[in-house]
This record gives sequence, structure tokens and C-alpha cells, in this order.
Amino acid sequence: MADPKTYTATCSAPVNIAVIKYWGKRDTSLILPTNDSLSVTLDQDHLRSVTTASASAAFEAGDRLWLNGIEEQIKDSKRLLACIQECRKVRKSREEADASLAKMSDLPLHICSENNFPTAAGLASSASGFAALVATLASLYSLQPTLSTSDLSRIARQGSGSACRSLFGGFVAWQSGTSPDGSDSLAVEVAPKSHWPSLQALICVVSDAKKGTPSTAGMQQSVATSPLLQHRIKNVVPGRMVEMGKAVQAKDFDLFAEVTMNDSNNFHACALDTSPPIFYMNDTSRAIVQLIEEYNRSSIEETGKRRVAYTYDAGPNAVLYAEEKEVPTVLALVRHYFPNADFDDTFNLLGAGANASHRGAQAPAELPSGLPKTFNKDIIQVHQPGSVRRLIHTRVGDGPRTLHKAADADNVGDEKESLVGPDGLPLRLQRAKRV
Ligand SMILES: Nc1ncnc2c1ncn2[C@@H]1O[C@H](COP(=O)(O)OP(=O)(O)OP(=O)(O)O)[C@@H](O)[C@H]1O
Ligand SMILES: C[C@@](O)(CCOP(=O)(O)OP(=O)(O)O)CC(=O)O
Repeated sequence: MADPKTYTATCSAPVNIAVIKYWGKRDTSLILPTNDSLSVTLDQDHLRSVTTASASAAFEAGDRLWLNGIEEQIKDSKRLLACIQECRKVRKSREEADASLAKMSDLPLHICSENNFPTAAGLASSASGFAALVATLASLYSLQPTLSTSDLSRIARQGSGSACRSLFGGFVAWQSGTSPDGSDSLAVEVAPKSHWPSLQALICVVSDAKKGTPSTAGMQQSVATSPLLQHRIKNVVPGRMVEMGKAVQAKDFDLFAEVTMNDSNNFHACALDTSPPIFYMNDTSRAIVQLIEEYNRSSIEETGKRRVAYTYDAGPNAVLYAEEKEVPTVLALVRHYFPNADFDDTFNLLGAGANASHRGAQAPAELPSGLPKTFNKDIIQVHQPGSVRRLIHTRVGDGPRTLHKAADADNVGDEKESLVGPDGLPLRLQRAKRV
């Protein structure tokens, strides 16, 4: 007889933004990359995916999944199927080895997931989304500690490559591996969040519309046509992984910034070297590069050190990394040249009054005081209000969290976090604040 209980787990997972970019697959089915990559996990108190998985014999229509309240067909997504099947397989083998374990692996699943930020808009929703899916199934099926976090990252990788890095907090490397079966292509922690907690990020949302060339297609176009990408894979990334590892271990922001910006520019050069060329950055993105380069140039002249790093994924949005003490100046600079961006000071960085949206206030913010003496304030023009639509301020964060777990009346965590109701259907869109 089928198990009459309903089992449920809910987890959240963070976004990560790479400082050494993943671009290209050597195996598109298993999602095996052509190079190592390294990322910073951002704080899920701000940007996150939350997923609930519920298993019950009562779910007669079989496995179902809702993303942001809309049902997706699991059977149409090889990536979703791979993650679900892998987790089930491990649970099943554990049930076969240990008769005392509940027989959950054959029960149909209802899965609900929500992102509290725009999906498929170049803000790495696939990374947090697939990390949350795998973390939730691992929690539901109690796969840890039999499986390590790196083992889970190997499963999440099959959902979206960059998702494997969101299984860890702090600073994370995805080792590309060499095995054709992908067994050594997994994420490892380079340093936890606590190692360098003062590192913060300012995401400059230039556009949150769905982008032109999705990363999955774009990177394979580059693999097929870009000679520069082959040079990047063989001669550029290996040295940069070593340098970045050193920068993180030593909390050397200057080196971190240099390598981050060089790698972003090299990745976008490879996109441009693709046939037909791919343009992810736009005029606003390039103006932000010019501004940060000038700020760093004048800072190096004064102190010998860079103060900010920019990096761009497969879209026009800039992610600026800076030490906490530098962020107010960086923010004021961006707000001066790109007026009228919505800004929510999540971490109360600027004290009272800073939370106010600047929409409608067309006048640019004052240039900050304390800029390096040789900073050329005419390096770029003050842009049209709203060229940068939104600023999201966040910081380095931890890995996935289990928010709630239950087997019928047996409850751990906060039941209110669950996205699936007692009827097995989506409860509501997340109550938590959307960003
Ligand atoms: N919470 C989630 N749970 C499961 N799958 C998700 C979730 N969020 C996003 N996805 C999957 O990821 C896809 C979006 O990935 P895509 O790579 O297009 O955008 P992105 O990750 O926001 O941008 P980028 O990878 O360029 O930073 C969605 O269409 C969906 O299939
Ligand atoms: C530019 C990137 O953000 C590319 C991310 O690519 P995805 O992980 O979205 O691609 P798939 O593996 O095909 O799902 C760089 C990075 O995150 O390392």
C-alpha cells in the first residue's frame, strides 16, 4: 500500500555572480563547461528563489511544477527532469539499502518555486532557481550527509551550469573537471562568507527585459565560431583562477578588482568575436565601465589601489563589487551620472532618508565629496533619467537554507514558508517583499 503521509520541504537559495565567467560547454547534455569559473554568492535575504516540494500518493496527476504561480510542463524540460530524476534515484537506493526509511521516492511530487526578482532577465534566476530545486529535493529526501554539498552541486549543474555554484555561500569555484561522465565537474567552496563579509555588491539594473541571446545558445555559438574563446579557455582562464584564488584568500580587493574586470572584458570580447557577433553590453553599460575605470585610475594615482570592480553577465546590467566602506561613494557616483534610479537601501547603508525612491526627482544627485583629486568629472555625461532603472545593494551571502520540513503533523521550521497548500496546489505568491 502506498504511504498515506504527505512529505514537504521548503528551501531558499541565493544568486551568484561570477568574477571568472563560465562561457562554453564541452558537453551540452550533461552541462560540462570548457573552463573553470569562480563566483561570489549574494545575500539571499535580498535576492532569492524559494522552492517547496511536496510528495504524496494523493497527487494523482503525477509530478507537477509551478514557477511564479504558473504551471510549467516538467516533461518538456530535460533540465528539470535530470535534477528530479537524480535526486529520486539517490533516495531510492537509500530506501533499498535501509528498510526503516519511508518509501517516498516513488510518490508523485508537486513543486512550487518563486523568485523575488525578475526571472530570465540576466539576474541569474536559473542559478538560484535550480539550486533551490536541488536543495529542496535533497532536504525532502534527506540526501545529506550521504551526499555532500559538492555532490548536490553536480546535480544542480544539470539544471543550469551556474546553478552549481549557488549550492555554497561565500566564494565558490566550479571545477570544470575532465571526466566525460561529469563526475568531477562540481562546485567547491573557496572561502565562506565569514572570510570576507565586508565585500558588497551594487547591481545596476539597466534593463530587466528578457534578453536577446540567452546564455545557453550564445555560449555554444561562441564555442563553434570564436577563436578568441579557444584562447581564453587555454591561455587566459587557468592563470586567472589562480590569481583570483589568491585575491580572495588575501582579501586583496585591488587584485580582485583587476582580475574581475579583465575577465568580464575578455568574456564580452569573446561574445563580440562570435559569428554573428553577440552584443550583451549597451551604451549605458559601457558608460558605467568608463566611469569606474576613471574612478579607479584616479584612485590608483592617489593610493595605488582600485576601489570598485565591474562585471557583466549575458546582458547590459552591471554588478559593481566594492568594500563596504567604499559603497556610499560608489553609489553617489552612479546616482550622479545615472539619475532617477529606484534604490532601496536594504542594509541601511546610508542612514535615514536613503530609502526614498528617486523616481520623479529628475535632478542628478550631487557628486560625492572625497573623490580622488585627479578624478575627471567630465569623463562621461550625466545620462537620461532612468538609464539605470534600479539599484540593488547587497553583499556576500550564505548557501541554501532549509526553511521548513514536515511529514504530516511533524513540523520543523516555519510552516508559513511553504508554497504548497494542504491540497498540494500553489498557496500564493511569496509574501516576502519582492525586489
Ligand atoms: N525558481 C526557479 N525554479 C526552477 N527553474 C527556474 C527558476 N527560476 C528560473 N528558472 C529557470 O531558469 C530560466 C531562466 O534562465 P535564463 O538563463 O534565461 O535567465 P537568467 O538566469 O535570469 O539569466 P542569466 O543566466 O543570463 O543570468 C527560466 O525560464 C526557468 O526555466
Ligand atoms: C554569463 C554567465 O552568467 C553564463 C551563465 O550561463 P548559464 O548557467 O545560465 O548557462 P546554462 O548552463 O546553459 O544554463 C557566466 C557565469 O555565470 O559564469
